[in-house]
Formats: sequence, C-alpha cells, structure tokens
Amino acid sequence: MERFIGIMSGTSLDGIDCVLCTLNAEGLPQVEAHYSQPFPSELQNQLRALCQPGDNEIEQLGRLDRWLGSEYASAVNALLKKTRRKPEDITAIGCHGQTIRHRPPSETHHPDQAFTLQIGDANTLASQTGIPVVADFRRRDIAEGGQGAPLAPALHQALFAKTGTCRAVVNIGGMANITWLDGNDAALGFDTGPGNVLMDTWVQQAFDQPFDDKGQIAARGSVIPELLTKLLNHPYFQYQAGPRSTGREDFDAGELQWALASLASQPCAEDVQATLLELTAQTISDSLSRLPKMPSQLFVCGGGAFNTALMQRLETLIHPTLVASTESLGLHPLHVEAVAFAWLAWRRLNALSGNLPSVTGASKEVVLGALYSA
Ligand SMILES: Nc1ncnc2c1ncn2[C@@H]1O[C@H](COP(=O)(O)OP(=O)(O)OP(=O)(O)O)[C@@H](O)[C@H]1O
Ligand SMILES: CC(=O)N[C@H]1[C@@H]2OC[C@@H](O2)[C@@H](O)[C@@H]1O[C@H](C)C(=O)O
Repeated sequence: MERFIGIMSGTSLDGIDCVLCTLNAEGLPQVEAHYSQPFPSELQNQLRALCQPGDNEIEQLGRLDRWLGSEYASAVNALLKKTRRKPEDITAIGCHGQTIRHRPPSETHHPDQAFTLQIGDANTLASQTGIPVVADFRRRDIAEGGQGAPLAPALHQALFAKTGTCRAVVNIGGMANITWLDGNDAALGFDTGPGNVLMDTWVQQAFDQPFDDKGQIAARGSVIPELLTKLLNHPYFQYQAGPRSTGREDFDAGELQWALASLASQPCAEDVQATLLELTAQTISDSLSRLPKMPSQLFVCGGGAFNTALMQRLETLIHPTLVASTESLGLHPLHVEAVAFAWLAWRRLNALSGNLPSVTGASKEVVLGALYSA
C-alpha cells in the first residue's frame, strides 16, 4: 500500500482540492483526508483573465505558473499538517494544474494544431513540499490525436463499473462531463458543455454571490425560452456523442453577454439563472439520450451535486433513470477529480496507461504525465 496526494483545480476557478489517499497493489484508492483551499482573489482574477486571449500573455503565464505552484505547495503542506504525515510518507503528488487554454481537435481545429495548457509549476511544488510530482497529464493524449480530456472516465470505469448494469457518471464542475459504462467492458465519455460556469458567472454579476447555493435563486425564476434557444444553438451542442471536450474558450462571460444582448427586453435576474440551470440540465439529459443505451443509474459528482434544484430538474428529465451522488458508491462528490489525479500518478509510476481512446479519441492507450523528482 502506498500514499498519494491528488490535486485538482478546475474550470470553476474556485480553488484547490487536495486528497490524500492510499492505493493498494491493484491501484484501488481509499481517501484518508481531504483539504480544500480557496484561491486568493487576486490570483483568481488573474487566472480568469489568462483563460481568454489578451496582452502580455507569456509574462503573465510565467508569473502565474510559479504563483500557482506555490499555492499548490501550501495546500499540500496544510494537508500534511492536518494529517500529521511527513513528505516521506507520500510516494508522489498527482497535480492536474490549472487549464488556461484548451484547443482540442474539432471540426474547426486540425489534430496537428490542437493543444491544451495546464499551469502550476511542478518544479516549485516538488521543491516546496519535498515530494515527487507527476504533472502534465493531458498533452500526451493530444499528441496521439486525442482530446486530452476528459480523463476521469478511466477512473470512473475502474471504480464504478458494474457487470450487467448500464451506468453513467456525470461530473458537474465548471464544465460538465459524462462517462457511460455499458455493463460489460465498454466506456464512452465526453464533455456535455457548461456545468456551473455560466450559473456562477451570472450570480456573481447579478447577486454578488460566488455561486447559487442549492440552486435557490434559479428555483425562484422561470426559464426564458428565447434565451435558452439562443444558448442551445451554440455549435458545441450540434454534434453527436463521441470524443469532444470544451472549456472557457466556448462558455464564459462573453457567451452569456452575447446571448443576453439578443433579448428584446431586460430580463429578470432570477429568470436568467433558471434558464442557465435549464441549459446545464438539458444538455446533460440530451447527451445521455444520444448514447447507445440509456443508463439505468446516473451518479453525480462535482460541486453541481449540491445544487438541489439542478438535481431535481435532471431527475425529472431523465426519469426513470435513477439519480444519486457518487457518495452512494463510496466516494464523496468533491473528492472524485482529485482522486483521479492521485490514481493517474500511481498509474504513471507503474508505467500503466491513463487514457481511454474510446473517450478521448486518441489513436492508442498511453502512459500519461511527466515526473518531477523531489
Ligand atoms: N452548495 C452548492 N450549491 C450549488 N452549487 C454548488 C454548491 N457547492 C458547489 N457548487 C458549485 O460547484 C462549483 C465547483 O465545482 P467543482 O469544484 O466540482 O468544479 P471544478 O473542479 O472547478 O470544475 P471542473 O470539473 O470543470 O474542472 C462551484 O463553483 C458552484 O457552482
Ligand atoms: C481541459 C480541462 O481541463 N478539462 C476539464 C474540464 O472540467 C470538466 C471537464 O472540462 C473535463 O473535460 C476536464 O476535467 C476532468 C478532470 C477530466 O479530465 O475528466
């Protein structure tokens, strides 16, 4: 048995999620502790700016790469303190990094020009924690013609597949991605579109709150049909189920502003929120219906699992498929992605592949990640 730390900081840009877990000889993870650290607001603002094309990007990237590396290290050191573990107790850290640009292969982007970029300097992280780091998990998959995302479906398959039962897992973070497990050995997965990102953008702007707790604001509003239609017309939603991934390049404040500008009159803020929730629910439900077979069970992870109004709407849309949180399978919804990167680091050190070509579209299975020694 070995101990690994997994670090995820995702597209919602809310902060850093770390887990400390043990992995047995088969790589089965068991979470021992979790620690989450919000970003300082200045770092959050600068990261959000770097997610969109702008001036002086190399200078900004270099600075934020180092700053983020130090923030990750401070989160790991806090987790070690909380658990009274020493650096030597940990085999390695698996660190996803912060995605600042994601240009996967698509109808408009040839695979040779595709790239994805995660920052958060792994050298700084290794130096300030004294623990080896595995990072840069996505780019080898891109080099093999894949999307470089989503990667968590491989973990979902390893932990959640059940012979004879068709299941799906949906992660509702900033973006949302699903994994489909047919009950034999097949798995599919892709990003469905925005998860919380547009809802977060709107409540921050209109209600000065970081997110819509339990979806209470959305629950007070009514869907605005013209706005929903406008948003659903985004080209990302016009494709079939299959390898595809997205990010803030497609869905961010600009997209929302553009859709709102097309409305004939000033909308009620609660109605906008209700519409954005409906967009997330409908695009997840549509994605499920495009799969070869509708799953009988859907397990939800990511922060969206705590949006009660969203969960209720999803349940209605996909009835009779049963909806539950991944907690019912033994993994807390906010731990799943960080566990995925601890598990991928374990696979890297054991020279095992990390990608699922049926999900990412890569030409073959490959070992993911680069190792930075302590
Ligand atoms: N109590 C809650 N009620 C409603 N929404 C919530 C609640 N708690 C968290 N969320 C939502 O979950 C988001 C964070 O989710 P999560 O940490 O899974 O995203 P992420 O990992 O940054 O994104 P991604 O999976 O796209 O990389 C918050 O920004 C918020 O919108
Ligand atoms: C490029 C990138 O960072 N993608 C994230 C993002 O957040 C959710 C969704 O979009 C998913 O594709 C991915 O994260 C998870 C961890 C994944 O790779 O499975």
